[in-house]
Amino acid sequence: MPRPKVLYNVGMTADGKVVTAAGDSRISGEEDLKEVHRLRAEHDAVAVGINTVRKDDPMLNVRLVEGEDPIRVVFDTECSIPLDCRLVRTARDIPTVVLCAEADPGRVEKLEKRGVKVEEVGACEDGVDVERGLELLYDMGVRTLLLEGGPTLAWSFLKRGLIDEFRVAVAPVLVGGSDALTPVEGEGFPRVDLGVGLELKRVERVGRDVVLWYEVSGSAADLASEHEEARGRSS
Ligand SMILES: NC(=O)c1ccc[n+]([C@@H]2O[C@H](COP(=O)([O-])OP(=O)(O)OC[C@H]3O[C@@H](n4cnc5c(N)ncnc54)[C@H](O)[C@@H]3O)[C@@H](O)[C@H]2O)c1
Ligand SMILES: Nc1nc(=O)c(N)c(NC[C@H](O)[C@H](O)[C@H](O)COP(=O)(O)O)[nH]1
Repeated sequence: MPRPKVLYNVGMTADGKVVTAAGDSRISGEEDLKEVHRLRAEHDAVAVGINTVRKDDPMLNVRLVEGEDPIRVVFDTECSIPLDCRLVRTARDIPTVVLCAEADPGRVEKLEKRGVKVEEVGACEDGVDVERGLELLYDMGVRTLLLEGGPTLAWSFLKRGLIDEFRVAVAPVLVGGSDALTPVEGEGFPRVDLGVGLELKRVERVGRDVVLWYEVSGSAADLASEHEEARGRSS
């Protein structure tokens, strides 16, 4: 089934964290944030997991550069997105889609009254069925998706071979913290040779940050089935 092309983009400290243990995620410098807004404008949709909505209350719009807002998508297993978050409060002006595994009809009504489109796509072991969710976005006309995290949702995409490109802005700061999250969390692959291989496409200095732009090497679908086979062989 066709799905949108997915770019996973994050801001990371030089010691590999995307948020401090205390919850501060203001990592990218000003110039990189502008680039992130440019990327948003170039993509049909931008997606985050529900924890990112709860922690950051993001807008996910284009405001630091000229350009059109993408459709905003939230992966929200139980359709628990707060009614007073900024995404819901601005859903009448910027298309906003909540993908959930199942939803209480009363909750759906409350969200839809506020302009949010709620789609029940079913569940997978991690939450919302990501493959079905991506197919549905494709059917809605979304051909390119900017995945902005967080790292739990990113693992769900990565292990299924659903990330095509990875862009990381490395900020010149060390924060430590054994509980501070890294770009991809979840269970992780057991061996390095089972990890998703990347090919470095570009390195650029963006303001004070260094941006690394990778392509997933080989087709993501082939990689996913290779991983499945290898995991089967190793267990
Ligand atoms: N520095 C950065 O670039 C950056 C980017 C994004 C988020 N963050 C930070 O990351 C933190 C949030 O990340 P997180 O990993 O806790 O949460 P997340 O945003 O990845 O959301 C995870 C939640 O989404 C829901 N979900 C629905 N379907 C899912 C699926 N198929 N797979 C996985 N989860 C699914 C589940 O309830 C799950 O707990 C925040 O502190 C935020 O500030 C940093
Ligand atoms: N590239 C990047 N660098 C960062 O330093 C950072 N914190 C994020 N985080 C992505 C996540 O989706 C955030 O919630 C939004 O960056 C907030 O988005 P808004 O400014 O409200 O539009 N992304």
